[in-house]
Amino acid sequence: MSDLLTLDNVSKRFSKHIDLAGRLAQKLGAKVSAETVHAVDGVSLGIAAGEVVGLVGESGCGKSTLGRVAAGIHAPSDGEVLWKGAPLEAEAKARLRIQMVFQDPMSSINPRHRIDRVIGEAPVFHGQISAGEKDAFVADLLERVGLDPAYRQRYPHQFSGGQRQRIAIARALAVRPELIVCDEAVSALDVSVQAQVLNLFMDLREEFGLTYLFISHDLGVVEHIADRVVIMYLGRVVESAPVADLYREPLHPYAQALLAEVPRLTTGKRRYTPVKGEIPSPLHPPSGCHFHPRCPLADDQCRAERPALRKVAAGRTVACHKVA
Ligand SMILES: Nc1ncnc2c1ncn2[C@@H]1O[C@H](COP(=O)(O)OP(=O)(O)OP(=O)(O)O)[C@@H](O)[C@H]1O
Repeated sequence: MSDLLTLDNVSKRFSKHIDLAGRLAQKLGAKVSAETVHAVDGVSLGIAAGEVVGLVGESGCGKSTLGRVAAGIHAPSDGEVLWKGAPLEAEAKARLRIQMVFQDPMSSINPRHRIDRVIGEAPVFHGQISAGEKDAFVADLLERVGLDPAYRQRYPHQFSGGQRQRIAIARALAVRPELIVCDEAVSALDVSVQAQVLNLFMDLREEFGLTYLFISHDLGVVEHIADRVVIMYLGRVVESAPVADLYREPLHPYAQALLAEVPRLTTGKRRYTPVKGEIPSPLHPPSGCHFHPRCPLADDQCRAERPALRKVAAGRTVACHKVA
């Protein structure tokens, strides 16, 4: 199966501007330089057409940044993003084929626009439908995401959180995407609403032949929706595996720790137990394997050498010196 989207050795760095204390120190003669945040560090990842890839890891590990690079919102600092084998940045049309759905729909929906404009504006702008077709088009999309088409003259604040997320999904669908990057798309919703929206994502996958990159800190949610799970730690992929294999037998020590206590969607338990110890700063990532300061198996090799992401079984890759 050839990839719809390929990330080839992609890195994304941000320069952290010198803060007030730093500027003061500079004035007093100290040497202070702008620091670099290594948000994504050499990630290679292919997403096949029709696949649902779950991207998980603790807060700050670079999931959102990777999602934005995949969607063409951030240009990578290094490496390449390919859409059907061609560079994404050169393909304006391809960028429309990748849409994002965020955690908080209100941050991406203009609160002063009625729903028919929120959903119908982009496809008219891009010439995908005529202005005359807009009304019927929006009504149809609202129905497909489980909302009453009669609501299309309402404003975003007149809807519940779950309904607003359905509106955000309809807006993403309006420009006929092939890949949707969902960034914590159900994290802010109550558990019962979360299950409904997850089911909607799965129904739409069938109906529109969609592919998803599904970013979540919640392994319970990912287990429910993904075919394959990619685990990130401090900007790097540490393990990638089919969902059933990973949950049955995680191989990377970080994956094992993360999965030790997974909150299950069905229990309604929202607690998430992070791995012991702090995630180190992406300003000063540890040498060798980024996980070594928290890893029970770490030795000198782990402190010195970055482990390559290796194939260990069909569909399974792990970046760990200790995994045979
Ligand atoms: N625009 C930016 N400018 C500077 N630093 C950034 C920017 N965006 C992200 N970062 C930094 O990059 C690192 C990775 O952030 P990112 O949001 O991708 O992680 P995440 O895993 O999605 O975490 P969360 O779930 O908390 O959003 C963090 O240290 C973050 O502070």
